[in-house]
Amino acid sequence: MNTNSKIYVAGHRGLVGSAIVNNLKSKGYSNLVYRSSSELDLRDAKSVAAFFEAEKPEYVFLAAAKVGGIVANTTYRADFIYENLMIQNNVIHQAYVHGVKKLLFLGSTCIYPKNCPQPMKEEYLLTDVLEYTNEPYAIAKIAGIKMCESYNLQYGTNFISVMPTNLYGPNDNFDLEKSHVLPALIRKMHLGKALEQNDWKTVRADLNELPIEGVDGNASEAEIRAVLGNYGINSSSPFGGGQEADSVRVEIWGSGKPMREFLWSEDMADACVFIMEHRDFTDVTPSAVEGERPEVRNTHINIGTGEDISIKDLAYLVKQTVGFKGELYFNSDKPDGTMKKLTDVSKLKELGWEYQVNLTKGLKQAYHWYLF
Ligand SMILES: NC(=O)C1=CN([C@@H]2O[C@H](COP(=O)(O)OP(=O)(O)OC[C@H]3O[C@@H](n4cnc5c(N)ncnc54)[C@H](OP(=O)(O)O)[C@@H]3O)[C@@H](O)[C@H]2O)C=CC1
Ligand SMILES: C[C@H]1O[C@H](OP(=O)(O)OP(=O)(O)OC[C@H]2O[C@@H](n3cnc4c(=O)[nH]c(N)nc43)[C@H](O)[C@@H]2O)[C@@H](O)[C@@H](O)C1=O
Repeated sequence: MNTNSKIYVAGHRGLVGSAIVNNLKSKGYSNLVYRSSSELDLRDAKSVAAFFEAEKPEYVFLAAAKVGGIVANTTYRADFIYENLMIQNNVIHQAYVHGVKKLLFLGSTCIYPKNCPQPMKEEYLLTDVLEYTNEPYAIAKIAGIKMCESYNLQYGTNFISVMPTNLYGPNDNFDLEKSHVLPALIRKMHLGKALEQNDWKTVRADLNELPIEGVDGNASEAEIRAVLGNYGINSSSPFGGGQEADSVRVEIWGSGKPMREFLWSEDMADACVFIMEHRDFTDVTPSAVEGERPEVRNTHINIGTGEDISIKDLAYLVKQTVGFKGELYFNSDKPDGTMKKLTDVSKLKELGWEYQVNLTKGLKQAYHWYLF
């Protein structure tokens, strides 16, 4: 890529896409093209073909996808498999048709088996069954990896797949049902702290920014307490409206025992641009040992920190960062999902890339972004 190359960032308003745009701009890339989903629905094959014909991008970052946390994945299973397959099929195929020089496809570490040996190396793909909560999404992502690999093998394209761990940062999704754990916990404890302090101005501002179940900041205190209670932010006012809550409890889904690895989205974006600049996928050569599973070579690269933390410890770290003083309780009726999915990042390190922002710092930055 040179600084004048025409680069299409699909999903530029999202958590990762927005960070990729900022990273590219900071490195002097100035010929960027993007469309929001309302301008270009990537599920629509004809529109995607017309877009590639008109714009003829040379490089593509495919960061557009249907994305969500554990409950969204398991509830909207059909949407997750359908939308992701459609988006990636259309973009990857048109990138081939229009001679895109390089494409970067974003998968996820949920492509690895539920009980994968740890840390998870790239070659563990397709060695066992998947975690049920996000199986449709994971299968769509595996199809994307195999599509890139197959186009590279058959048509000589240079399509790269990367498998990021759990991400967080600016422009994250803070919806209390559909989001991932880290933004969900930030928002729950932020609201819990405001209720604790009887700070209704903060509670109302938060709900005006992102209403919950149609309830915004204009609702009554009783209505707001009831809706927040449905989302695991439980408070009661002993003397009716206007009084400080006697105690506030915030619900953490599952047992707290699952381990997760978190990467700051701007580090993720930096890794994506670094890989685009330094790595080619034109040497995909599966081994041909008769009767054996072909060695998975160069189909994808893990992106992560190589360090994880339990959800329980994460919850207490968020509590400390936000300054919430109330109680946390663990609700085992909610799913745990995969118990551990730590990436092996040796390949990425060999390429010469390492993350910069650790979780403690990243959490402070994420909360700061959320506040302002
Ligand atoms: N967040 C995470 O923890 C992880 C994310 N990933 C992967 O990283 C990538 C980016 O995820 P993330 O940034 O978190 O997701 P976001 O939900 O923040 O952003 C997704 C973007 O995709 C766009 N999009 C969705 N559907 C369509 C559509 N039909 N047509 C056009 N655009 C569409 C949206 O555009 P618009 O805003 O215009 O509607 C949105 O900006 C995804 O592939 C995801 O699977 C992988 C591992 C972890
Ligand atoms: C990126 C990744 O993201 C998803 O997988 P996940 O890691 O399981 O997702 P998650 O962030 O939602 O949960 C992580 C853990 O945290 C626990 N947890 C506690 N309390 C809350 C909570 O309030 N919200 C959420 N969402 N989770 C909570 C939750 O029960 C689970 O044990 C898939 O999309 C998958 O396909 C994928 O790729």
